[in-house]
Amino acid sequence: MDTFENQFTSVLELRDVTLEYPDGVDASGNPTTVRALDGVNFTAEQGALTALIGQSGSGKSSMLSVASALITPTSGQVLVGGRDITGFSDKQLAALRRDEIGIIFQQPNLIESLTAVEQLVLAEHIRGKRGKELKAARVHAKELLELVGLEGAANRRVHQLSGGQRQRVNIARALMGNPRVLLADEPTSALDHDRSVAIVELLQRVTREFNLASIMVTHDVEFADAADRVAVMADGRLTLTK
Ligand SMILES: Nc1ncnc2c1ncn2[C@@H]1O[C@H](COP(=O)(O)OP(=O)(O)OP(=O)(O)O)[C@@H](O)[C@H]1O
Repeated sequence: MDTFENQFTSVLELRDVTLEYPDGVDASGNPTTVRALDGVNFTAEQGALTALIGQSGSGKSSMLSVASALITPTSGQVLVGGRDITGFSDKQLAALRRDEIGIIFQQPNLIESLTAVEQLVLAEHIRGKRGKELKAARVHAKELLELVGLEGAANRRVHQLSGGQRQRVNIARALMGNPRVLLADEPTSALDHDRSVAIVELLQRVTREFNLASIMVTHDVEFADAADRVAVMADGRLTLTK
């Protein structure tokens, strides 16, 4: 059942968000900008996977960067759990990313020398866990690896894992901190069709199971169709089509 807070507060909301990047100077030497996001409004639903599609350069990665608190927008508001984070300090933003947002990049950025389970435990070590807490994290890491279909691969190092398995480790690692928001930037771009389908299905499943507000950037319309919602970005403007 929803908590009181969840009934009335959206987990992630973008309100009239505009983002401009510096883009050199004009003929008179005045600084110019490129507008990557132009009045974006979006509310992520808990337990729903939103596919974010759009042409190259339309603003998809920019939206994910703003949603993941990596970039502060030029104007507008970004609300996480009802709090406007645009005024947060760097320290508050780092804590927010650590505690509430799981991020999955295109290429699983795993550490070569560590086993699958160690990749997940390291994430908790970075969160400050030690001793008994870290032991508990190891147990939880194994459970998560099982959940993503890697029960037999917990002790394999990166070079012993396939591309699809690496992305599964990446997803399990993103879940380690019990995030409320899960953001994935083209998580299937390095995978063949069947493995991509399996990864999208997995994202869909963990989104429901952990009641996450998830956004997945994808180029592939087939994967977008499989998502609960579809948002289309064009020239920095966002439209919901499903
Ligand atoms: N760091 C930056 N500095 C200046 N301009 C940028 C920067 N990052 C992105 N842009 C510009 O902002 C616009 C949106 O880029 P963005 O990367 O968000 O698009 P995208 O939809 O994710 O593209 P792709 O599918 O190719 O990854 C583009 O015009 C791009 O050139």
